[in-house]
Formats: sequence, structure tokens, C-alpha cells
Amino acid sequence: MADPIGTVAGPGDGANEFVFVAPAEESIKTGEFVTYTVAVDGTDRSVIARVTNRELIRGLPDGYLADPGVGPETVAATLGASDDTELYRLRATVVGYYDTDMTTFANPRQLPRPGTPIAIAPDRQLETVLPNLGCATDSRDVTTLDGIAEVGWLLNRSAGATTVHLPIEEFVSTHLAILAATGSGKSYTASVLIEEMMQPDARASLLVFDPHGEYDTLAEMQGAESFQGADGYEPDVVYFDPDRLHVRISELTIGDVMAILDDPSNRMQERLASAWRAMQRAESQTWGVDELVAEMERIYGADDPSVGALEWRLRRSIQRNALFDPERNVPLDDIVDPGQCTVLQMDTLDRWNQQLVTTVLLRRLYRERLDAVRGRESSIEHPLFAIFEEGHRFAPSGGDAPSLGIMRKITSEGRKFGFGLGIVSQRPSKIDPDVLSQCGTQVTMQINNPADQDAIEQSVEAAGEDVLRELPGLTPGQAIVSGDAMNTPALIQVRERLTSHGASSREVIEEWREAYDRRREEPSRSELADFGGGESTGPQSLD
Ligand SMILES: Nc1ncnc2c1ncn2[C@@H]1O[C@H](COP(=O)(O)OP(=O)(O)OP(=O)(O)O)[C@@H](O)[C@H]1O
Repeated sequence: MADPIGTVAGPGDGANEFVFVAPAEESIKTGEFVTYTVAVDGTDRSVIARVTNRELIRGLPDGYLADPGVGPETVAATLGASDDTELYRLRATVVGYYDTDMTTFANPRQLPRPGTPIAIAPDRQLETVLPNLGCATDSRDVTTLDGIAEVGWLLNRSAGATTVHLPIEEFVSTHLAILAATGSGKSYTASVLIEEMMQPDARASLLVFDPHGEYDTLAEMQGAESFQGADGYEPDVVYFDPDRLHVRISELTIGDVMAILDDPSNRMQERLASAWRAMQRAESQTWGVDELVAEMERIYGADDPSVGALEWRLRRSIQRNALFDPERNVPLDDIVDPGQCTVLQMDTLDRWNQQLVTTVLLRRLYRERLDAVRGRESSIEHPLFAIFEEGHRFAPSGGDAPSLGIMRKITSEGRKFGFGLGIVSQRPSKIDPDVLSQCGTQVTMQINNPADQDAIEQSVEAAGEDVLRELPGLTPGQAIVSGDAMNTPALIQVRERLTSHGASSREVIEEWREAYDRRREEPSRSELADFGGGESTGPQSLD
């Protein structure tokens, strides 16, 4: 065991809790991982525990400290106190010992006895056992493993001392949530994970649904040396701009059309549904509003008033919306491929069109994955991972987005079909609770809003109360990682991106000052007029 830094004093309040005492110079922070040795069924086990609280139990008397002009060392020297005058009482919760057969933590079912020495858990041990990497020992060089994502390092340790790697397979198959207040580093962290998934040892097939155009700089991965494989691999980053995002009309369901037409009457619904079914049975699936209206007229007659009203609505809502097309859709072959990250740029589409294009695309992708897994012909023979910036927009808790149904289906069943979702959001309380609670791995960053904190507490079961208490105090780039990809939650500093960050907020003051300087350097209108330039109606026009 490493050098002891404290000694167990006795049990704590909770069943898994104990208290230990340590001198001040050890400066152990809450969230730190400590270790002790205990015999379990005759075998010595190295147990890990998380520090949850610390309080000063003996320090210099307040009366002496009241004078800010006198330093604590002087007070201590005056009192004849030695260096260990300050003592801390720390509470810790037992995480467990690493069971190499189960490759996760096991509960030792006993607390350390008073007097047991406590040490800081070694970096190498934590790197091996904190994330769910399935290691067969409790201390190995995890950097040599394939398919892992280096996300950052333990926050309580010095920069880079204890790196944290997440198993990519785990978070892509059981879904991921990245939750944080605006400006706390959500898209930064998502980009770090994307970079890791596009490395030569993972070669992921990724789709990024980007409503704000925040992922433009991922293109830097192409051609960058750190992304190149020995066999010539390099990631392909494909941007799909809004002009290329189309929904083929025949791919809409009758439910989508009813929602698009904004509450048609019962009579209209009946007419539309029978014509729609007839069109879907037709051999050619490249039909538009004209063909659909002709079918309704064939069934109900050209004079039918409901058909007339429907025609008007269909032309206004579908035919005049450039998103819908009788023929064109988003070719799946163009957007999914191993080693390819496709960014669907939706920034110029309104929210409704963003939801519609996403709904239809997700349904198609899901169907292809279902066919692939069931042994039927499929155009997507490999697993997929789709990331949603503004995730609450596509799976809102109010249930009013057409995309919600397919998002729920994929989060509840996608695992079986190799289709994972990553939800990025600044409003966890606005995400559908079913979708959020199905996200097996969570990266949670600074959150101040109480409603959002509650939503996290309810859905992110894996992160215990004591860890979630840290949320308001985090700064940008700091995160709690919990869930399936971890054996126990940990507080981390997310590493720096390899590509540059495209979503930084603008430096307003700097931009004002620069604009002011530029303006001062430009000759003024009257100066231009003096030189015979500009559009002055001054003396020259009088000539
Ligand atoms: N891990 C990190 N390392 C260094 N800087 C970071 C890190 N994470 C975030 N930042 C800084 O914080 C800023 C905000 O991050 P980011 O753009 O990801 O926020 P966001 O939560 O996505 O915000 P928004 O909701 O506005 O999109 C970044 O521009 C970057 O400067």
C-alpha cells in the first residue's frame, strides 16, 4: 500500500461510511479516492473509498486568527504549536474492492476497523478500475487497450496524473447524455468524444445532428497526423448542408402528415388516410401532392369539399416546403460509413423542419439496422452512433415533437440493433424522462437551475447524491462521469480538444475595440470627399 495519510477513527452515519482523521498538510479534497487494505474471506483486498466531506476538528484558536496582520505561522510559533496543529476529520464512502473475475467493484461487507491506515489510491490503480474497462488485474497500463476514449483526468489530481478512459463500446451501445448549462463545455466534450471515436482504433460511423452549426471544425481531423492509422486510415468528415436535407414525401407516415397539416377534421383525416394507404401500396414510391390529390379525387370525386380543403392544406404545408420532395431524400450511403463522421447542418431549417427531417432519417436508419440484425438485406451492415446537439428539441418532455417516438424506440431497443444515441442538452428537465433515463452513460457538467438538477437526480441514478452535490460548483470543462461506462462515478477535467473549438462565445469587448480601431483607420466621409472620392454632395457636385 502507498504511504498512509490518515487513520480510520470509526464508522460514519451511513451503512457504507467511515470516518478518518488526517493532518492538514495532506489537503485531501472531497471527491478524492483513498484506499485501505482489509481481509475479505481470508484474502487481503485493496478497498477504494470516496471522500465525501471534510471538516477541521482542530486548528489554531479563532481569537489568535482574528488579526489579519499576523500570519498563522506566527500565531503557531507564538503558541509553541507544531506543524500538525490542524487536523481534519474526513467522511468516506466505501466504493469496494476490484473483483478481477466480475471486472467491477465488489462490496467488502465490512467497514475498516478504527486504526486502519488510509492512503491516497495510486493513479495507475484508479485508471484501471474506475472506468468499466473490463481489466483482468487492478493495475495495468490502460493506454494500450483498443476502443477506449481518453476524456480527461481526475479533477482532484494534478493535470494528466490520473487519466480517465471510457470504453467506447459501452457508451455507444447503451446511449450517452451530455448535460450542462450553456457555456459549460457540452459541445466541447462531445467533440472530444467524437475525436476519440474517429481514432484509428475505433473508426466509428457517426452522425451529428447539429442545429447550430457548432461542429464545423471537426473537419480538421482529416489529414491530421494524430488521426492517421498505420494502414492508411484517416477519418472522413462529411458536411451535409440544409440544401441537401430532403424528405421524400412517401417516407412520411400518415401520423406525420396529420401533424404537418395541423389538426385536419375527421372527414379530412379519413379521406387522407385511405388515399395515403393506396399510394403507399403503389409500385413507385416517388409520388407527390399532385398524385395524392388525384388519388383522393379518384376515390371521393373531384367535387368533394373535404378533398378540396385537403388539397389546399397539402399544397401549402408540403408542396411549398422545400424540405419535401417527391423523389429526393438523404441518401443513407452518403451519410453512413465506418470511419466517417457526418455532420447534418440544420442551422437554417426551422425547428419543425429539423424535427421532421430527423424523424424520417432516424426511422430509415433504424429500419436498416433492424434488417441487418435480422439477417435481411440492409444498406447499413455496421453499428451506428448519432449525436444530438439540443437533444431536448428532438425528444422534448412535452411530447410534441414528431421525432419523440423514434427517439424513444431507439433508446429503449437500439442496443439490440447496434444503434446508439448521444443526447447533448442544456435543459435536462425538458428532455423526455424515458429517453433521458435510458442514456446509460452520463457526462454531467455545471448545472445551476434547480429543475434541471432535479431531472438529473431522478434520471442519473448511477451518480450518487454526494457526487451530484458538486454540480453547481463545477467550472467549464469539469464534469461528473457516471453510468455504464464507469464502475463508479468520478469527477474529471475534460481534456483539451485536438481540433480547434468552433463554438466559442465571441469576445464582445475585443470585437468592439477592434471595430473601433478599424473605423478610425478608415478615412472619414468628409476626408474622402476632400480627395474627390466617396459619395459626397459637397463642393464637387457644385462644379
Ligand atoms: N475541456 C475544456 N478544456 C478547455 N476549455 C474548455 C473545455 N470545455 C469547455 N471549455 C471552454 O468553455 C467554452 C464553452 O464550451 P462549449 O462551447 O462546449 O459550451 P456549451 O455548453 O456547448 O455552450 P452552448 O450551450 O452555448 O453551446 C469553450 O469555448 C471553451 O473555451
